[in-house]
Amino acid sequence: MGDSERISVGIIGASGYGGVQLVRLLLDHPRLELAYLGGDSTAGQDFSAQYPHLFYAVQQPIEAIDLDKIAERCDVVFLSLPNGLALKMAPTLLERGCKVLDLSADYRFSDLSVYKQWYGGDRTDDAVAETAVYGLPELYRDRIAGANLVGCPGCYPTASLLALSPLLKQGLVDPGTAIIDAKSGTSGGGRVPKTGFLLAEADNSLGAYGVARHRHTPEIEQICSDLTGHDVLVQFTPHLIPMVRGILSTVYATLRDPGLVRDDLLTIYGAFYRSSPWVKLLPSGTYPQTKWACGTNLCYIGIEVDQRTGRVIVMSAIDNLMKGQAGQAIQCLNIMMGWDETLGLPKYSFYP
Ligand SMILES: NC(=O)C1=CN([C@@H]2O[C@H](COP(=O)(O)OP(=O)(O)OC[C@H]3O[C@@H](n4cnc5c(N)ncnc54)[C@H](OP(=O)(O)O)[C@@H]3O)[C@@H](O)[C@H]2O)C=CC1
Ligand SMILES: CC(=O)N[C@@H](CCC(=O)OP(=O)(O)O)C(=O)O
Repeated sequence: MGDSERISVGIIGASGYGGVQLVRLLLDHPRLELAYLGGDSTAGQDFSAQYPHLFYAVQQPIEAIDLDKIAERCDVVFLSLPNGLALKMAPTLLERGCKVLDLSADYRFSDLSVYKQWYGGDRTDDAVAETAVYGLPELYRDRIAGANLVGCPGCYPTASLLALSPLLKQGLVDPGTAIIDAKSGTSGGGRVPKTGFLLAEADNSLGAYGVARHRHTPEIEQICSDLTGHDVLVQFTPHLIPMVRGILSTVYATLRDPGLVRDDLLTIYGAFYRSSPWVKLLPSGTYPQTKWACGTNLCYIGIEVDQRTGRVIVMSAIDNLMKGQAGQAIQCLNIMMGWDETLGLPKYSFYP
């Protein structure tokens, strides 16, 4: 492929929040071309009927899903659908020669019995699922480079794992002491209307949900176990916060060496993320804010040590629709195609 040649990309689930972010990113990407938009209840409508502000940039209809037609038109397909649908589409698309990036949970689990336990349903695609790579580039860049199927991480796992991984990989904390307290904006719930996400319900309110049973817990544990080489359990509590975009994840864990200070950890994290352009380690004493990551593919990380309790506190902030979803999927595709992983992705927030 020539250096300026573009590859054809399809998005199934184009009308959703992930879908429109992917469209936005594709429009500005120098090597990608939008070849297909697919959907269910919006099939037959123009994309601009869903997102009128993009009328001047996208004059394409959302089409009913016909996998043969999609594979004929597209080299790469993003699946941005509710859980349980990608597993019915990815095998055919892969068989027809497409690369597939799934934004749902269907291809995130190396052990499908864990998927079935937390998400339900039956799986007949074990052989395909075995080829899937977990799409967190900061941990699995090499594997992503050789993958045809990527299971992109959930938004909470992305923020939490980027905060936690250096501690676990370097054996700096007892993994069983890890507690993750995370807060998400309402766009994390998707575009499908739900009462709890109405402005009148979510505004002026902050509360936990899914306590001790959120589906992102086993996903985080899977990667923590992979990093440490043994089974890890973590305590994860998500909260809904009255803003639209962003996740702040605060991770607490007990240091094995109570003599470690903040600057030691900053040095260790700096080395761990040396080759990771989308992770920005904040200077000593600075802690991340979600608005800094808004609209960008960045993850900001801040670190503190409480010498009194012997705990390290790591805070990470991402945009759930970008590094937590569509941006990360494009980052993975850049890596799969052998391009620079920053290609076409925004890095400056529009907030002051
Ligand atoms: N929102 C977030 O912050 C994050 C979400 N994710 C995951 O990404 C995926 C997409 O999420 P999100 O964009 O928020 O979801 P949305 O609810 O905003 O969009 C869902 C999309 O799926 C389509 N769809 C629903 N049912 C079908 C069907 N039977 N056949 C074809 N298309 C269908 C809808 O199409 P139509 O409108 O035409 O019916 C819509 O385009 C989910 O798996 C989610 O868990 C992952 C990380 C972060
Ligand atoms: C605020 C909110 O509701 N957030 C969603 C997380 C979105 C996400 O990443 O979900 P998947 O793992 O299914 O892709 C939730 O808690 O379920």
